[in-house]
Amino acid sequence: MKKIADRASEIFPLKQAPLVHCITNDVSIETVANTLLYINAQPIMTNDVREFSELFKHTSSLLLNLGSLSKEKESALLMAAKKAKAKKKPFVLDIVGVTSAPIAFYLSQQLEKYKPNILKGNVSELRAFCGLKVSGRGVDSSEFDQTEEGMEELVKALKQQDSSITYLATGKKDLIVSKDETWVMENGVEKLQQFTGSGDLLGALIAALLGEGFDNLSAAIFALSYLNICGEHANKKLTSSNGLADFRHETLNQLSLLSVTNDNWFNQVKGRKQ
Ligand SMILES: Nc1ncnc2c1ncn2[C@@H]1O[C@H](COP(=O)(O)OP(=O)(O)OP(=O)(O)O)[C@@H](O)[C@H]1O
Ligand SMILES: Cc1ncsc1CCO
Ligand SMILES: [Mg+2]
Repeated sequence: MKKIADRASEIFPLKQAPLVHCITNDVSIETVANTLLYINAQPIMTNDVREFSELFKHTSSLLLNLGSLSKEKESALLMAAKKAKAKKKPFVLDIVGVTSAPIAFYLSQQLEKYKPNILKGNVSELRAFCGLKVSGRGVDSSEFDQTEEGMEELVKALKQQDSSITYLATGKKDLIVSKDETWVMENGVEKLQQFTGSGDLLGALIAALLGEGFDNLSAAIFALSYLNICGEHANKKLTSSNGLADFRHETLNQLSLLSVTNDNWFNQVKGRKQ
């Protein structure tokens, strides 16, 4: 852990300014693009398949997010995943909405075959993906899916998925399941669930770290912990006159501040390898 903590102080802002191609949802697209700029990555938000051949020559990594789907976006997602596999470009798949959108669910199963480095979603979305019973609806997770037994059941199910993929399920506690290691992470504050796109921007942070050259597990742990500790610091700054929009604003501010003001931020990580 000491070695990892030493490396962590030098991660953000990113040194190589990776160019991250994002096909993401219409709700949080601007937040996702700004998140990448705040950590010194570069966003490019392009759904137009006619641009992909040229674009793939220049990008470092790819983010595929299934939110606010359309027929056109479905084709773009499939084409991008196919190209990423062929060109060995690292990519993150965020399975937004699979809990109650059958088309997104089917698409997530198809896209998994192209072997994303990381397949992520909230706990309810990952439960749905694994065929477990879910209480979550829409794009949000449910606390009823996050009981101790529920989380154990999810770890077991994720271990039976594709062992070449690292799976991340977010919520009050976050699960990271890779071929050899399972981590349970516990940073963050409840308010993170109360602004839309906190999970979407996490996908972008992970894609940026993959583009910077981090391995799957490190990218997931560093990105998740950084965002959640940014949320904790933002929460501490709030007074009774601040609303949730202030919390969102301050969390986004912390993305460019935390690493500068707290070069030992990684010491605040709460999590354990199972
Ligand atoms: N109750 C909670 N306590 C602490 N941290 C939380 C809580 N809920 C979510 N988080 C953190 O917030 C971030 C986003 O997770 P969440 O599960 O809300 O994503 P999501 O549902 O995919 O979000 P969105 O769809 O709005 O983008 C993660 O880093 C997660 O660890
Ligand atoms: C609210 C919402 N609907 C489709 S995508 C999205 C953003 C959360 O991922
Ligand atoms: Mg999400």
